[in-house]
Amino acid sequence: MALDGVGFDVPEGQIVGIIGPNGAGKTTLFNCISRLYPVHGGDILLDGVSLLSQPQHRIAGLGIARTFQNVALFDTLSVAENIALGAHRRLGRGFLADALRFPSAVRAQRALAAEAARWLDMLGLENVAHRRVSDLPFGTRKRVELARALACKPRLLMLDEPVAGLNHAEVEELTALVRSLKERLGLTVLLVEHHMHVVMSLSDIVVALDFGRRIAAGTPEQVQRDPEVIRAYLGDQRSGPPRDLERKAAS
Ligand SMILES: Nc1ncnc2c1ncn2[C@@H]1O[C@H](COP(=O)(O)OP(=O)(O)OP(=O)(O)O)[C@@H](O)[C@H]1O
Repeated sequence: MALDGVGFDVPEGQIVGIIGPNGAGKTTLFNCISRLYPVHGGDILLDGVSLLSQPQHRIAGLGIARTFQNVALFDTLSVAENIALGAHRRLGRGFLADALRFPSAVRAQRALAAEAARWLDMLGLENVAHRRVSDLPFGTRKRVELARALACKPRLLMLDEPVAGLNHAEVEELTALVRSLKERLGLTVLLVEHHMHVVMSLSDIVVALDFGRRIAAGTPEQVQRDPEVIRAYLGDQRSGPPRDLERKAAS
């Protein structure tokens, strides 16, 4: 069983960080919320509405946007086009209206371009707006993916290892960006991240998983001190304990 009775709330306007050693079930949890994996029991509610009662293709329409660990963009499209696609769900018109260039479709196109420009500016991507995504370095593509998710104006933003594969300076930059976006936009975020400093500094609440079970939940300070959490990381020979936790265990 990949997830066994895992329960927690994500309060509006807060960041909830999910931690756990390799194989704990973090990605499975994301895939269940996105409805990529079937769920065999329990429920997942967004403002009291069961996501499990919705078809998979309606999940984005309900206001859930996500980024992926390895970045999932349309590589042959430009940065601006990728971001506009994120806003299309909210502002786009039907295929026929677009194809026949109805006035409503022309207005929608302008609104999409304006929306893309807004996110390009907010994420510092103006200089690469017209570059093909495949030509850009990994760190920039991560920011494009974040911009596309934000352009959906999500009620819940799910970030899957947003700093994985980034260098030290890029990690600092993206962490500061997520913090400032949360403050400016009042984002509600579910964050999976192995980088302990990033999770602990960004999250209002941290939930720790191990072998598919929730072993702790609370403020970052509470979870870092939790003996079960320290044990789970020290017992994990694959990823090794995060340095913060290792120090605490040693003392
Ligand atoms: N498609 C699958 N089929 C069978 N088992 C799977 C599948 N996906 C994940 N698992 C198993 O489910 C468990 C949870 O895996 P998951 O990838 O969710 O962990 P994780 O916490 O995200 O790990 P990591 O930090 O390494 O990404 C693991 O035992 C994994 O081997």
